[in-house]
Amino acid sequence: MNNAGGKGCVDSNIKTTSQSTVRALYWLGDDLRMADNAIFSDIAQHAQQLMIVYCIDPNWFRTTQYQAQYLGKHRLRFLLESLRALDEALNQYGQQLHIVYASAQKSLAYIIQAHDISRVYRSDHCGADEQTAWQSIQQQCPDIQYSTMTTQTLFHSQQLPFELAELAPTFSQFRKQVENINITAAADTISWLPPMVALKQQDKQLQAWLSYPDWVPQTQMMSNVFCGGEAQGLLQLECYFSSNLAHHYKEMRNELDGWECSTKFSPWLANGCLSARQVVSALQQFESQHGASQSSQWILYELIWREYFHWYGFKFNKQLFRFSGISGRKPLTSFYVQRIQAWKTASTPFPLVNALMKQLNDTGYMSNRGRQIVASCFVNELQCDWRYGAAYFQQQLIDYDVAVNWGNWQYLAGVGADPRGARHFNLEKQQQTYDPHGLFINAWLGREVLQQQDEVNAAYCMDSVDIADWPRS
Ligand SMILES: Cc1cc2nc3c(=O)[nH]c(=O)nc-3n(C[C@H](O)[C@H](O)[C@H](O)COP(=O)(O)OP(=O)(O)OC[C@H]3O[C@@H](n4cnc5c(N)ncnc54)[C@H](O)[C@@H]3O)c2cc1C
Repeated sequence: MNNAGGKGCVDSNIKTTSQSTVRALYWLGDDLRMADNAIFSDIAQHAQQLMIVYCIDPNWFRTTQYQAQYLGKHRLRFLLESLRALDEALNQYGQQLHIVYASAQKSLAYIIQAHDISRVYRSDHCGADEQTAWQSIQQQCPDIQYSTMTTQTLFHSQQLPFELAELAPTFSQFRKQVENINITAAADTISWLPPMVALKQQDKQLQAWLSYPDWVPQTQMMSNVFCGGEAQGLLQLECYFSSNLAHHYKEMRNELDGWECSTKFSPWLANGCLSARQVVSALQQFESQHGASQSSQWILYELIWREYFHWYGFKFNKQLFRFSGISGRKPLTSFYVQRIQAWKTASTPFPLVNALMKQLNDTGYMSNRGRQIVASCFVNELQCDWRYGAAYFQQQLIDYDVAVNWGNWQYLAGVGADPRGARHFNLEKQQQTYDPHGLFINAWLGREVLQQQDEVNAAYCMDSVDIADWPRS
């Protein structure tokens, strides 16, 4: 059993073993870093041999029930870069990262048995599929030890002043409950790791799983300002806090574009290349040197939102994906295949939404304001089932985080942690406020679109784009 719901943070299901040598297997997930990683620290203390594995599952590239892939090409590129960087870092410890191209459920039990592994480590994960896979491996290999630890959240579960079942129904209540909890300082990188477990080189099945398969899409030719890996994440952390930007965060964070408008930590946080505690430690250091401001404190406020959604994911688990969310109220939306396709391919009647979706499709990133606008349009103007939008974000976003993504979508669709119900953003007002001169639309869609929109606006008014004329299929 995963310890997500319990109070302990380590060794949720350790069974006694007669073996004196701990031969550990670390199954990596959203924890692709060396520093501030409780699992590596525990391994350094308790294991004598170690195998480190990441599983890339063929199912991630198949179309899901929500008409999207689990992992699109931008996410894959960032992930592969992060894995490569971690492997290079591990080489300095005489270790190696083995990428297994098979589902964890299918491959890990076999690997564990073939290599006589006595303890398996895994970071706590609030995702339902991840928890199912973890339980399945324990059922397949019941006689070894299992350790789960917290690597993603700011707080350990035992620091929370309530049982998980009592998690506050709104963010504001949660924030008040946790605002005085001391955030543990980020830990340094460990100085030693045990030697590698020797791979069964002759094992044909294992060799097949370790060979790069043809079903993984190519990402070599793709470039992006976001480059995966721990060193790149730490560089962004250092660059951001060596500037004065934190003192302007609050007034700039709603901009639609611009590297400096927000921290851009999310892809590294989501993949675990950076920990939330490392961000808070860097923020505290910045404030000790340059003073705290409402703006710098707002960064912490947003990280508490992230924290809330993570515990929300642990608590609600499968309900994250339910049409009626956690509220139990079914929204008045449906599955309109052509509207969903238009939204995904940036060809709705709304230029601002199209520009934002083009940005997402081209880069795998979109600002928070942008995400709110396109999600609101999806649910309100296009009247589509929010889960199809969330699943498309899941495919596209390089910072995809199961709890934060599905939690935010629920919030906007009015079925989540918001007593006020669905959020409807007035698209015309949003455009006037955040893109008054059409620079964002122009940058992503080109000048003609703006001219066409001017003509449409002159003839009617923007509100007259009538979605009722759209196909109901
Ligand atoms: C519909 C929707 C889906 C989203 N999906 C994701 C997702 O899959 N992964 C993800 O990391 N963020 C998601 N967000 C939240 C937010 O948009 C991104 O975290 C943010 O835009 C990332 O850019 P940044 O790092 O520059 O953020 P900053 O504004 O600099 O914020 C700092 C950090 O705070 C956290 N944060 C900021 N906004 C939120 C928020 N609304 N909810 C929770 N945490 C937040 C992030 O970890 C972020 O890196 C989503 C928001 C919406 C509205």
